[in-house]
Amino acid sequence: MGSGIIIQSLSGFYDVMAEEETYRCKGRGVFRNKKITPLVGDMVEFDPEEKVILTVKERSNELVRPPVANIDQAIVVISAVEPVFNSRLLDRFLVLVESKRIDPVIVISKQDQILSADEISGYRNMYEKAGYTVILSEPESLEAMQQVKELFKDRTTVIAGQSGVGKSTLLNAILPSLSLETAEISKSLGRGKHTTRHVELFSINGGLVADTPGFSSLEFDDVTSEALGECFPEIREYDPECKFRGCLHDKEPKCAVKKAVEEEEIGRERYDHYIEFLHEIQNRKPRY
Ligand SMILES: Nc1nc2c(ncn2[C@@H]2O[C@H](COP(=O)(O)OP(=O)(O)OP(=O)(O)O)[C@@H](O)[C@H]2O)c(=O)[nH]1
Ligand SMILES: [Zn+2]
Repeated sequence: MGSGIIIQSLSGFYDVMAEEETYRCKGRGVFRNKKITPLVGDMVEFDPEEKVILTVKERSNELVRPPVANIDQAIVVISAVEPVFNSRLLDRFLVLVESKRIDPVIVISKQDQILSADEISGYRNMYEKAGYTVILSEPESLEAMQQVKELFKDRTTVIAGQSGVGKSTLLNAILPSLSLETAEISKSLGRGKHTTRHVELFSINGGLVADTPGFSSLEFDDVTSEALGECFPEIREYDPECKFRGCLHDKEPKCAVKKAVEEEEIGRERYDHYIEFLHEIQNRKPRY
């Protein structure tokens, strides 16, 4: 028996990457009855002779779009210019990533186009203070590429971020063999982007990276108001000092989080977004 990880799923077959080679396997017959659907990213045990997956190990998490499991890390790309830097959108991505218990890293792209370096460095400080790694990138910056490449080691990573921020450009720069279609290429071929593609994991610097961006839906459907604070590392840090257990850091008195905002230990913008998201979740229509 061998063990490996599913790196691609193709019409009923699964490519299982094991130590020395990759095997194209089928799922075991009983999977259908047991409603087990192996996903890309699944750790499996398989029979290398019969080329059959025998068991799927428990997942640490799973994404729906693209369908991929056991993600350790998300590189959230946000551009400094075009689309204009948007901290609310960045915070939205960070919450969604954290809610899946995935570690986020922030990459601010298009540094070559910025007019005011001060604004971006202010944001960089705010996010670093919150506990995040922030990398400033542009296609020519070998240092940034090297930093991003280091992140892939021993982990499974997805790239996330809105359209046009440079996700494909970044991955292509690091892994030229990937040759993902960037906006320029799709324009020259006269077709739009976002053709539906399956997801595949590629080996890079001792880790794996998904070739399809994660977090295409930006809704907080699976995040509860109680869990939201957990998705902000700096709120997570101060929460135990709040007077009331289950403090939502909104209207409650003796709230350590609000105090930390007053004392500028927590970024005001981050807190404002937390409150906006909290109200959005609280006002969410119940789904039946
Ligand atoms: N000046 C500059 N342009 C960049 C940078 N990164 C990407 N671009 C350009 O921005 C455009 C969008 O880049 P893509 O890599 O296709 O963006 P994407 O995030 O993959 O977009 P989607 O596939 O739509 O999600 C392209 O024209 C890139 O050449 C950068 O750091 N600096
Ligand atoms: Zn509080």
